Amino acid sequence: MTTEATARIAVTGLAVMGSNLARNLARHGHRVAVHNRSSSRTKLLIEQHGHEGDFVAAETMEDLVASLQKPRQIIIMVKAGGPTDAVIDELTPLLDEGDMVIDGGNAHYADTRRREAALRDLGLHFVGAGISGGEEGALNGPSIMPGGSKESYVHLGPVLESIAAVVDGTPCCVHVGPDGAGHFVKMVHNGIEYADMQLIAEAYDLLLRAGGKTPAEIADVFREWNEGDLESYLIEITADVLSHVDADSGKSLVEVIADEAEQKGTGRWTVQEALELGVPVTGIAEAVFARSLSGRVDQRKAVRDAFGASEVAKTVTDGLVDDVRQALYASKVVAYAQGFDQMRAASKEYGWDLDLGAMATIWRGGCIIRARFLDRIREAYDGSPELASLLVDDYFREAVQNAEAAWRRVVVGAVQAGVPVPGFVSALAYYDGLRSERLPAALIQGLRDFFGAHTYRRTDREGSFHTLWSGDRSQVEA
Ligand SMILES: NC(=O)C1=CN([C@@H]2O[C@H](COP(=O)(O)OP(=O)(O)OC[C@H]3O[C@@H](n4cnc5c(N)ncnc54)[C@H](OP(=O)(O)O)[C@@H]3O)[C@@H](O)[C@H]2O)C=CC1
Ligand SMILES: O=C(CO)[C@H](O)[C@H](O)COP(=O)(O)O
Repeated sequence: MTTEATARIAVTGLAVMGSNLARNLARHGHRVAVHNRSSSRTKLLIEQHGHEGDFVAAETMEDLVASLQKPRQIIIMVKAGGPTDAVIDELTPLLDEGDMVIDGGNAHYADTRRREAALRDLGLHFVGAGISGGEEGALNGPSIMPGGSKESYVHLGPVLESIAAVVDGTPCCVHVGPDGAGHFVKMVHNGIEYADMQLIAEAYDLLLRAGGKTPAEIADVFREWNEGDLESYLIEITADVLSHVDADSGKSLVEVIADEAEQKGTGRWTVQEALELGVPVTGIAEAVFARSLSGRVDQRKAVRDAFGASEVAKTVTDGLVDDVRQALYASKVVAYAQGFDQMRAASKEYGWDLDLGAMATIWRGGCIIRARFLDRIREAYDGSPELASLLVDDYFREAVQNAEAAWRRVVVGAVQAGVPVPGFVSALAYYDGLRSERLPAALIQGLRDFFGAHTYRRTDREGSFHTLWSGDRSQVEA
């Protein structure tokens, strides 16, 4: 069978993300070729949604490639890791110089750098594109974070921008930077997503256990918060989840969901990479560890049995709800500040020249962390691309200063009441750490010098020094 090369773009991997992305492309007038390892998914897509646009169904990878106009553009939407390599290996021998392979999965950016280099050697473009928004976003407009060469974006940009979410007339898609930059930015997006959800969960827990409110009442609180500075997709869906009643038990669904948070890995990657870069992303780290702690069911039971379950003292005050709102906002600013710091550090390390204002711009719509205050973050970085920290931008400095007293009350109250709030506590400690005139790191340096002659620097003169701790304790220049 001869296949006509008429399709504009292809998608291989037609589970929830791939099939919805293909439908989005077709709905925007692109002739889209579709393929899946097991052809049942391809058939199902055409049966159920073939009428939505111009699809070309391909049974084999050879048919898929043959159906495409040149230079070919093929989006891979399969499980990250080995499956992506398997698809690339099957695909590349069929391609010609200048063709573009786009990986839209949640790949590790180091894998993307490796794949980009390998395909570049073959004369092909490899574009690691972070795509956020879940299945709904993939269908109706995701946030898209494509990396790879500038040249590939000339071809791909128009089609990707046509299917991305749009905020104030601007598509939530921009060329992020070379090789793995797109997947790195998507990884940090997910890290911030972890921190944001952890903070929301802590706010809920405080209002539930210390505030004595029901999930339905807390849903109303979140609905109200969504009218103000906290307005965001995650706050909006928190209200939806908290107000949902389980049909079987008649209870709030959140009361019958097992309290063990799972994770696929992007939050953990964010923390691992932050450790390599030396960037303190404490909020994201606490969020990852809080999920790990929740999953240690046997250990939780053993400690509960040994000590008795923690008895939470009710600390209902008139001001609790508003204090928690302010603590949530300030902690959230810290989480974003840390994520943006990490992107800046990676940009320097890998020479990506990331435009942080543009990253905030494309996260304003389509993605899971879309939020009103991303507009403020965009303004902050557009105005001062070299901002030392989001915290020092005028708007955020004032917001955090205004929230500080409430933030401290919430942390103190939670600690006294026995409600674990690692996200709130670590955000406040980060803020206090950055603001301290002197940190006890000086003592750490002294100890390192004592046991290992690791040397220290002084505040009053240049150079490195060592104290002869086991001798006469005089100081020598190192
Ligand atoms: N789900 C979400 O909300 C989001 C997902 N992502 C990312 O998008 C990608 C797709 O996600 P999702 O749609 O959830 O699908 P899954 O991650 O569940 O992957 C299923 C798809 O991968 C294919 N696949 C698995 N192994 C292989 C292989 N060895 N060779 C070829 N194809 C293979 C499957 O084909 P088959 O049908 O033949 O088994 C199927 O099409 C993932 O990388 C995910 O991390 C990104 C953002 C959000
Ligand atoms: O990429 C996403 C959204 O942007 C996914 O929803 C994310 O992978 C979910 O991660 P986890 O399962 O680890 O909570």
